[in-house]
Amino acid sequence: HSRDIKRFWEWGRKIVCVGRNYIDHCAELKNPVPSSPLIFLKPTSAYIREGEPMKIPTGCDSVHHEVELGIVISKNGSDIQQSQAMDYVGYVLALDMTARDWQDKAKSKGQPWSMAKGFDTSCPISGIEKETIPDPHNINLWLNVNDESKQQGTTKDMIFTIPFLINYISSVMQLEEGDLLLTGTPKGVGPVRPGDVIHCGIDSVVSMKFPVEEEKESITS
Ligand SMILES: CC(=O)CC(=O)C(=O)O
Ligand SMILES: [Mg+2]
Repeated sequence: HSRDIKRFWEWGRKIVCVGRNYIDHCAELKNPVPSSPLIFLKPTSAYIREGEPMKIPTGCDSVHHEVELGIVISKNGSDIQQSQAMDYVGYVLALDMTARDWQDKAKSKGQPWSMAKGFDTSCPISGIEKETIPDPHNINLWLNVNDESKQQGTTKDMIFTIPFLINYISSVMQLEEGDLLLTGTPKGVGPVRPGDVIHCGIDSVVSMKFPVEEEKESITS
């Protein structure tokens, strides 16, 4: 087809997210370390690009930043073998913005995280040229809020590797060209407030900035 994969966020494909993929992040939120990947989805309406603000949804008291390496799936595949998995990847820097108070409430009731993870603007992204990441399991992720360092981590510390995740997920749901896979966040997550600026990046590869705003109530007549 003629669509440009570099504009994958416009395609309406799914966003598959991995939770609790770093031991230090499990520890900081007092979550158990998973024995198999924890998977959830975000809607594609969550995407924003640099130049747009990240908006705290009305009624949420605590939106947390989570910087993550994103994988753009470059071709369709089911039951993708680990040995073939790296043929299916491109890279993106991503934020898995999370309404933590909504998530905590959902967790306590055994309910899904869709609202906490899927609100509008909850998936800021920035593209990366594939060649700039020779080894995705050895990159440094960082995030500052208002120039104060909050997250520093290395993808060496992922519990489940990218080939493992692609094999695991594609054995249940087809991965399609243009899907985004978020690989989990290292420790240091925390709240952002209106007026803050989130600045995050991958050492020597890419960085991106997003201002934080309060969502304005929509006026309907
Ligand atoms: C506790 C979480 O929100 C899980 C998650 O998204 C992660 O990256 O870990
Ligand atoms: Mg996350």
